[in-house]
Amino acid sequence: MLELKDVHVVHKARSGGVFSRDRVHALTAADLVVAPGETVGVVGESGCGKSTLAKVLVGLQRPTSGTVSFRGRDLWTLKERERRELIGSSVGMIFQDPSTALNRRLPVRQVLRDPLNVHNRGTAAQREARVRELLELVGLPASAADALPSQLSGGQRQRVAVARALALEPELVVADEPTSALDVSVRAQILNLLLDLKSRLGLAVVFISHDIQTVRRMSDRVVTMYLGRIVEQTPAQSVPLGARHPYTRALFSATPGLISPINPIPLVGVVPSATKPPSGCPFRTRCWRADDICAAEWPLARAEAGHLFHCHHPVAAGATDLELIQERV
Ligand SMILES: Nc1ncnc2c1ncn2[C@@H]1O[C@H](COP(=O)(O)OP(=O)(O)OP(=O)(O)O)[C@@H](O)[C@H]1O
Repeated sequence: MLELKDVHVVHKARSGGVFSRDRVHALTAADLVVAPGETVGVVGESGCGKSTLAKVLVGLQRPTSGTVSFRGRDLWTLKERERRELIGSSVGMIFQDPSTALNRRLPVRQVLRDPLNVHNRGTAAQREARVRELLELVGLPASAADALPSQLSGGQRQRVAVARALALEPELVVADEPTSALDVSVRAQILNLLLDLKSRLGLAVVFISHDIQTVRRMSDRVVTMYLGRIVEQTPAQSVPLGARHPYTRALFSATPGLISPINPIPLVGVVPSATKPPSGCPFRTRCWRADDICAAEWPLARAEAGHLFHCHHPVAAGATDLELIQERV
């Protein structure tokens, strides 16, 4: 349904508000397929390129190179009107913070009507009916249509944002950290709402989060990113011990409660700058298994169906954290 092929996003670097000659490699050689009805979780440390990937998926960021296809149509070769129509009818986006994502001065009715107006869907009466339907879908009373976003709670605002993302009946919803700006008490409600909508509407979802436990619970497949690259795609049922890329294992081992409570796999050094990523494998400067070949190549390997990883020296499936820690000694 949605496919990225060898997508790169390179920005001009800025320092103190001034552009420099450096280039930031925000996304490098990204290949990703999202099938109808599938939930793909995306994890990785801050700055690894998760939001850039999200923006590419919803057509908000034009790749520097590579292709983004919806239902076999290459998005960035289309005329602007066709591209907007294809994106509008295919994909909805839920942002991290509903307080900033929703226009505070517009009542909820207008927020939800907006995409219908822009894409010229239905008559005025049909649009009003769709607003009522959307509010019901996300568990809000019909009276919420008259409220301003500022009069709603954080959880209610995020429900409005979910409703807006669904207004044009997309097949795919991209949710970028949809609960991280919310009180802990309402996070579970929004996650359950997304799960419920996914099964009721048959939606595909790309779910981006720092919270690996939640990603595992929500997803069919977990995509791990490091320094602008997708380093592994692991079936959710194989998380954590089935992951094969050393970085994925280190990331999972640092997640409280995911693996038995022993020390996480220690990593030396820091993430290199996105303006000067290493050659070959991006993780090689910190990887205890890396050798010379990792500086030259970044091979793709496949394990079982749907499990892909880029590594010359993958860890054995099922290796325990203790075994991996002992390898380092
Ligand atoms: N418009 C831009 N101009 C320059 N650099 C950018 C721009 N957008 C993103 N970057 C850089 O690209 C890299 C990836 O950023 P991105 O926001 O995608 O990461 P992220 O994983 O979503 O981070 P976080 O979890 O903190 O939101 C970072 O080094 C970031 O500083």
